[in-house]
Amino acid sequence: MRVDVVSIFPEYLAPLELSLIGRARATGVLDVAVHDLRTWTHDVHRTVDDTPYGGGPGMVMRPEPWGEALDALAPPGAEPPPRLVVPTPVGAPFTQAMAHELAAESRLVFACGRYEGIDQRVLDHAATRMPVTEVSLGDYVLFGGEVAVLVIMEAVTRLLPGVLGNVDSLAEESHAHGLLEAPVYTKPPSWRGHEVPEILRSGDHGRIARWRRDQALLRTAARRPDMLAALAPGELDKKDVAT
Ligand SMILES: COC(=O)c1ccnc(N)c1
Repeated sequence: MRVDVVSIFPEYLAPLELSLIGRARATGVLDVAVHDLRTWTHDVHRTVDDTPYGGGPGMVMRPEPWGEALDALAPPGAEPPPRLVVPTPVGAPFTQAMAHELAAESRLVFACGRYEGIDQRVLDHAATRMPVTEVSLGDYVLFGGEVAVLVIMEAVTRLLPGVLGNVDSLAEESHAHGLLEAPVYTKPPSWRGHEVPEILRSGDHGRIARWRRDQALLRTAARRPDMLAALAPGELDKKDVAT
């Protein structure tokens, strides 16, 4: 997967060099390039923003530098076009399902907005020649899209083939099957008066699987009833109903 990130603070994306993502880059699974938006400015002050039409506080990112950046990174006619991903408070909720969708793309271009946002015409024009996904990490506002790119890149990269040593963990983790994951334990069996649930040390893998499923259902019901309600009808079997 080829990923391009455009930002006025490229140094914010330095963590993309670390750990899993760094290894994915080293092994060729992932090719990441970070670009300074100011590369595509032409005035002496390298201006990327201006006052909002209609008045109001703050500044808006000018369309020209973004237009030239996207022309350079996704030349008109280049096939297949990349998916443009714009982290923004007004985007669709970022979910594990969306992480899987993005992980299936061959090219992603991330546009990191700052100030009051990017001139809407940048996204409207981009949408005439590439898929555009505006994505929100949650109901809060950040200084810019950069840290959201780090979150999205971590969620996506770990889904790429060959990145996670143990692919089984992908199958069992929270949100993988529409539920929150069951609690996990390791040695010692007793710690500060807290014991590991006996069943997990029983060696009875059938009962352990049942216990974990029950815990996942109970935890999801308590913390995320919305997820339980969203389960597809076939997701709950009759053994679950007894829970
Ligand atoms: C500037 O970007 C944001 O403030 C942002 C991006 C993604 N998700 C959010 N909740 C906010």
